[in-house]
Amino acid sequence: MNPTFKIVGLGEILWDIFPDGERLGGAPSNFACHCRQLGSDAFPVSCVGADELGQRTRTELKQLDVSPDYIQENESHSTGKVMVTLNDEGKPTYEILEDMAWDYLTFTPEWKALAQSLDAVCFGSLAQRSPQSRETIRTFLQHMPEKSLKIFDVNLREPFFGKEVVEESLELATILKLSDEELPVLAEYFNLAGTVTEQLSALRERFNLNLIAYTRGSDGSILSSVEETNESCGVKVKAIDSVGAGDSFTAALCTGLLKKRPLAEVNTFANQVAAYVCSNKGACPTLPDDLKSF
Ligand SMILES: OC[C@H]1O[C@H](O)[C@H](O)[C@@H]1O
Repeated sequence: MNPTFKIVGLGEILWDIFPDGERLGGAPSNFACHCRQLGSDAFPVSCVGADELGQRTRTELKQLDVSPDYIQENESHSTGKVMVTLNDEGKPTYEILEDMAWDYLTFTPEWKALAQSLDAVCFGSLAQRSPQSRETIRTFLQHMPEKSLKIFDVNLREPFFGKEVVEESLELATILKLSDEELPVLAEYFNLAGTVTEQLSALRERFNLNLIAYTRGSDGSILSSVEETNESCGVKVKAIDSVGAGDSFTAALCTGLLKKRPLAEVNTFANQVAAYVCSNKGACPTLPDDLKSF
C-alpha cells in the first residue's frame, strides 16, 4: 500500500466568482484539494467569515473529501471573493477583494500541532499581503519538521506582492514553483542574468533551495534540483479553463517528490495532471483514475 503523506495548503481560501457562478478557489486551497485527490491527507489551512459563503466553504470541502477542520472563522470579516474572467484560451484575469477573512490567519495551538506533524506545505505570496497572515505563515513554517517540504508557489497576483515578501518567503522555503511570467519579476528583484537555466541555478544557489519548478503552460516545465535538471515538453490540450492548473501541477510535484520518484517521472506526471485540469472546467475537477494512481 502507498504511504499517506500529511500535507497543508496554507493561505487564502475564497470563492472565485465567474460570470456563470461561483467556485471554491484560492491557490493554497486548490493545492490541498488536489493533494487529497492524489491520495494524501491534505488540509487547507485558512479562514472564512461567519457568513453563508463560509458555510458553503465547509460543505464544498466535505464534498471533495477534504477536511475543513483547519478552517478558522472570523466574525468581523467576510469570506474571500475574487472576480474572475477567462479569455478565449481559458486564461484568467483576477480582481481580488481586500480585507477578507483570510487576511486574519491566527496561529493557534491546533495549527502548531498540525505544523509539527507535516510532510509538506505549500504557501504563496498573496496571503502575505496582510501583516497578520504574513506573520502567521512565517510562524507556521518555522514549526514544521526540518526535513519537510516547504514549497513556495510565488503565484504573483497584482497588485499584492513586492520584493520583501518574495525574498523572505524564499528564505523560508526549500522548493520554489514559478511560471515563465513570474521569472522576469524575480530576475529584476535579484539581478538574475543569462539563460533561463542559468537564472534558475542562480536563484537556487542564492536561496539554498533544493529544487525549482519552472512552468511554461502548455510548453511544459523545467525541474532544476541540486543534482539534475529535467525538462518536459508538456502536454498539448485545448485549454478551456486554466484556473487551478498551476496548483494541480504543484500538488503532483509535491506528491511525486514525497514518494521519491525520479525527477523525470515527476515532471511528466505534473504536466499530465495540469493539462487535464486546463482542459476541464473548475480549479479542481475530478481526476481520472490513471492520474490518481501515480
Ligand atoms: O491559482 C488559482 C487561484 O488563484 C487566484 O487567486 C484564484 O483565486 C484561483 O482560485
